[in-house]
Amino acid sequence: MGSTALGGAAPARAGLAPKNGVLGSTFKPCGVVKLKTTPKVGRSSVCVRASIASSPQKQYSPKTPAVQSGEEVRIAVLGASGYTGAEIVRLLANHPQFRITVMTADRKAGEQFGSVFPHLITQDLPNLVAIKDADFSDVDAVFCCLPHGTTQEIIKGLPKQLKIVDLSADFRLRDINEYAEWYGHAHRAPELQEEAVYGLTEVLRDEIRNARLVANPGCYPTSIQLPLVPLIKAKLIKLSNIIIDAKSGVTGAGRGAKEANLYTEIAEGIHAYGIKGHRHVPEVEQGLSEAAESKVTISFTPNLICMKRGMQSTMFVEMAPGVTVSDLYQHLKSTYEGEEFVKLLNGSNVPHTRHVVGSNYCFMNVFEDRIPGRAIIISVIDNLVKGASGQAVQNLNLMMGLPENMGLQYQPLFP
Ligand SMILES: NC(=O)C1=CN([C@@H]2O[C@H](COP(=O)(O)OP(=O)(O)OC[C@H]3O[C@@H](n4cnc5c(N)ncnc54)[C@H](OP(=O)(O)O)[C@@H]3O)[C@@H](O)[C@H]2O)C=CC1
Ligand SMILES: CC(=O)N[C@@H](CCC(=O)OP(=O)(O)O)C(=O)O
Repeated sequence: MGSTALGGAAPARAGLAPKNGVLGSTFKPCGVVKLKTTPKVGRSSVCVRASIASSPQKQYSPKTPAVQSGEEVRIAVLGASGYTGAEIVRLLANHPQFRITVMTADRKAGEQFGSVFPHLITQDLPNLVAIKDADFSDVDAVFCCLPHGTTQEIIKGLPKQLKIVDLSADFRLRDINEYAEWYGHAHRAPELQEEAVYGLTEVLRDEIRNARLVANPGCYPTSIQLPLVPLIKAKLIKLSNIIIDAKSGVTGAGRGAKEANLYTEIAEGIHAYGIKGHRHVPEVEQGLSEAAESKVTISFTPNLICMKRGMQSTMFVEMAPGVTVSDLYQHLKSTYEGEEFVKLLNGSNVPHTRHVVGSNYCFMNVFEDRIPGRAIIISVIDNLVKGASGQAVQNLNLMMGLPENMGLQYQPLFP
């Protein structure tokens, strides 16, 4: 009997993954059974699953390997019946060392995952359980894909040895007063807020490697900070008058039914929301201010656009005196040289959301504005991958001492 998230005794559970690393006869998969004989963390043996070809680009050598090559890491996905949870499951289908042993849901607890997400019915997975019934004794790491607010209460109750990547906004803002101001209530786990490391992988890789709890960035903040942080650090752009117009696909709002997200409300059009006060403003300003080592403020307007996945951020900036668009381009190019997931497009190629969908890539480019001294930067990501679950897998790979790109080498789905 294992411990539960909220401290009670865990009842016996159909679908619980076997303890010996091989599927046992009591396991009730929702689809095709795929035997895996990978050893668990802490045991030495060789992984029999196909390993992913190593990247021809940057090799990420971990400082303190937590997991040996081939060892199995047992994963819990909290909120597996939501969009980001399902995306974690899709990505982990090709991960040679992460195996899902626990999946939770709220309204959908008790259902088979393959019934909730038929596109993943071929995966051999445990059933969805309520968090209070989840058994964490057979888990090494958690992807927490729950709504903000709820998340901090749940993570507070999890066993302390678990490594956690939280996809919600609960641990992203370092200042708890700022959190209270933007999220409308006092933080309920301030000690964890202090412990959490912000998970913008390409920028904070070293900190993430040694973290136990990682606050995965929001989708808009990922698409904005990846280009702007290096430019601000290098003092190539002015800190004033940064204007950002961003657009998100509707999966950004989650799977829960909402009138505002009905097909009839969003089809054949686009509209702005969160004007002046979207809660990603403090998150972006926190990252940009750290890069600048002084307070940076932004004008930011998100828009909801009629597409399923994808996000574009268009950033209008003023260059520092004497700086050219070519300087911005060259700096971003050299910053991300060798990075597998962040790419500067060549020449005047315009980043399209449709060219990154399904992948962990961020594509970006820099353009001259008609007004001298100004530049326009465009970045695109898949909000569910680099903007959420892909970056989360990238971060957990680092935390477990594994190659950062493990399980993430999906090419975009086009057309
Ligand atoms: N969608 C995106 O593009 C991005 C989302 N995020 C963040 O990731 C998190 C998950 O987002 P997303 O997957 O889109 O959300 P969804 O609404 O699609 O899924 C939410 C999940 O949480 C479960 N849940 C809801 N309330 C509770 C509760 N009180 N207790 C336990 N479980 C609960 C739901 O279960 P059930 O369905 O069974 O009720 C579902 O599994 C959110 O914090 C979101 O802001 C971050 C970056 C991008
Ligand atoms: C289209 C849409 O509604 N998008 C969400 C952002 C998704 C996201 O990144 O949210 P978190 O910060 O909670 O993780 C929003 O604007 O609130």
